[in-house]
Amino acid sequence: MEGVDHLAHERNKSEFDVDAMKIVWAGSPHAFDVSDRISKLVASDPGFRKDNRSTLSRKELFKNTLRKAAYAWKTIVDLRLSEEEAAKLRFYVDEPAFTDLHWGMFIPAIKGQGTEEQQQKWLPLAYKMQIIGCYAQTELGHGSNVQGLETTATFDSQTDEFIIHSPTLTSSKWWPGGLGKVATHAIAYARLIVGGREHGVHGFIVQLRSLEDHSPLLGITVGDIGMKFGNGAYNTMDNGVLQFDHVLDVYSIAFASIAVMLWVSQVTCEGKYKQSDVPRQLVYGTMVYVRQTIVADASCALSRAVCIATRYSAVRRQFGSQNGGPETQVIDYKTQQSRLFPLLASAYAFRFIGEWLKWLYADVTQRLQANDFSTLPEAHACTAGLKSLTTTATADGIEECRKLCGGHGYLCSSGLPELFAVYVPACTYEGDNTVLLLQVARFLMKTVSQLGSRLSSKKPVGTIAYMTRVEHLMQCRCGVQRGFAELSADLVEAAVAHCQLIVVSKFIEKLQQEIPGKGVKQQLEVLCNIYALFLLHKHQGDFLSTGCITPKHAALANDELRSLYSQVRPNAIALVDAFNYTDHYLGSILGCYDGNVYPKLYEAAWKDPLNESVVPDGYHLYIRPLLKQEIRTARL
Ligand SMILES: CCCCCCCC/C=C\CCCCCCCCC/C=C/C(=O)SCCNC(=O)CCNC(=O)[C@H](O)C(C)(C)COP(=O)(O)OP(=O)(O)OC[C@H]1O[C@@H](n2cnc3c(N)ncnc32)[C@H](O)[C@@H]1OP(=O)(O)O
Ligand SMILES: Cc1cc2nc3c(=O)[nH]c(=O)nc-3n(C[C@H](O)[C@H](O)[C@H](O)COP(=O)(O)OP(=O)(O)OC[C@H]3O[C@@H](n4cnc5c(N)ncnc54)[C@H](O)[C@@H]3O)c2cc1C
Repeated sequence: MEGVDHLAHERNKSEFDVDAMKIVWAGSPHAFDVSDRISKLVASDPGFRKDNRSTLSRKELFKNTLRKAAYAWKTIVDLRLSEEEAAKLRFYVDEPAFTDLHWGMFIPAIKGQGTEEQQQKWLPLAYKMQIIGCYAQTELGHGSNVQGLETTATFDSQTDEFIIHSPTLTSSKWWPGGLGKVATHAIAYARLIVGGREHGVHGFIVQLRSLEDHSPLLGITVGDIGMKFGNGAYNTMDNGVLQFDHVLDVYSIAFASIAVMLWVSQVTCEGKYKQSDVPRQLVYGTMVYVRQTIVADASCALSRAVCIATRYSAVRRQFGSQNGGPETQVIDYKTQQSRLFPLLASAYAFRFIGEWLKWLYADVTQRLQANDFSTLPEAHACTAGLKSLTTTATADGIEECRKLCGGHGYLCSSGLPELFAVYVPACTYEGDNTVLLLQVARFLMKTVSQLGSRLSSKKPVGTIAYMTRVEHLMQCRCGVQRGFAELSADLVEAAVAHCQLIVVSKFIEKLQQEIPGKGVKQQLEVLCNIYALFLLHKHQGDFLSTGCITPKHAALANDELRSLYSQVRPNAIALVDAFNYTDHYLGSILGCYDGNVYPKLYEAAWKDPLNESVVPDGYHLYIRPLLKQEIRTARL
């Protein structure tokens, strides 16, 4: 029945202060207030409706996304929302769109790598959305290998122009979000050529379309790359293809010394290339920034799937009826708990590692401004490795949550297929996850000698087991006289182990902080232990081979996991309520707050366009002739 909370009995079991946990999850009382207010604003505005997406054609879907993005911007301007509130609005609008790349990459790239002059020229236009930008780095032939990019930017000091050109088919820019149909400007990455000499890949601000009629400028061929995985999903985004045919980078004429993005290098009007003495990898700075935001996004996506699967697992009953009594809630099966609760623990673990990574990124950015590059290698390894670890675990976790919901998890109305289809490219964009782990492996190879010293420090026992595992995995590999390439598959495993160590140790550190609220810290301790022991169980071969745990320890860890699952069980619904997601944002009948699933599923079915007529289109053309065919064939 509507208005009845079918999960009230579950909520009454909670052993901790859910409102206090909501603050912990949000990060602060202020963050909770912004998040709560904006999520309810979006949920209550019909202009942000999203339950009809799966019935729209690609063109209708895209036009609807443009409408929503424009409506969101109008909402932001009319309500004078702050940048924080605007970002929250984009998050709760929950639809990949060109604004993600404009605000999430184009602007950060100018802020992070542009000169003062470039920032003064471009940021005011971008903040007012008087230009719309994209991040055009990947090409048809190269994505992972940035140094393999083929687009050229040739400086002609005679005419004080940069000429941007796509010399080959494979140099076509390919994938940039927002490029296909919307962006008026791009930060295009090209090989800088000055005086016949090449100076590697740099970013250029290039106008693509007229600000008058949106037509592509002379020498620009641009379009969408076509349908992507899933039906609705990421097809709301115009990932594009772009070719330059000797395009004059008109801004170079007036700003020759600043058309090249980056304060790390300059081309003077006299055509002199000036490389300052900073690491060339700063050209990758935007990718590092986005990778750390992707880790926070992982906790959001995983928590959303876990919220759906947990609530539905409490609603769903199957088998176990005694004397005509109610059947067993599937959340009470140990197999369901052993699949679901590690994902619940991971969602919280990724939330806290995302908080730490945001701090690390801010710290390295501050140091860079003082020309202190000492922590850049660690920041690169951490952002790359944690982006890889959390997105792989989240993509796998969303699929597991779909399976935890049985057949109904496969319905679009569960919200899980769309969530999976939108989320999985995170394992590829901003760096293929394996390629990024290889970067971590390279970092570990260089620092393996320091790993041992970390063991001697006063660390919690759990952390020492994880540290010993990394050291052991590295020494097993590094001790063997074979090249990095030959050992790369093994080194990637060590890289994963290193990243898991970071997540576990930062979760433990989080628990050493003051955490207000009745029972809140105790719940987080249970989740931290689940996360650490689940991984220890999953990788027990590694831990046993280090000798720092015995088979008896491994068995005890497994027993402890079962006990921890029993401790989580009465609190499971409250722990997902703490995410504070509206039904609108969840977009899931299975995950609806009141647990009134069956009537909603039944009602939703009849809204499908296929049910607009009792007899389907095509019956008379195809089915009736089939049914009425000659008797002789019916005997076959
Ligand atoms: C409506 C209104 C709304 C308003 C509000 C809206 C708010 C929205 C806000 C936020 C939303 C955010 C949304 C974001 C959405 C994102 C969607 C996805 C978009 C996707 C974009 C992309 O995919 S962009 C392209 C990404 N591409 C890659 O990641 C390529 C991966 N490859 C590389 O990074 C490099 O090629 C690689 C590192 C693999 C190799 O580089 P190379 O130069 O060859 O270097 P190498 O020889 O390996 O190493 C040399 C040396 O350099 C070190 N190093 C390498 N990289 C870095 C680095 N990044 N930083 C520091 N150091 C680096 C490396 O370790 C080596 O060191 P040494 O060993 O020599 O010491
Ligand atoms: C939805 C989506 C949005 C995107 N948005 C943007 C955008 O806005 N802007 C932009 O510039 N780009 C964007 N991209 C492109 C994205 O950044 C690249 O696809 C990504 O960096 C992976 O590069 P690739 O496609 O070349 O993969 P490849 O490197 O070709 O990967 C193919 C396989 O090769 C393996 N491999 C590659 N190199 C090595 C190696 N050295 N050792 C071992 N294995 C290796 C990989 O692990 C993978 O298994 C987007 C991509 C997607 C899917």
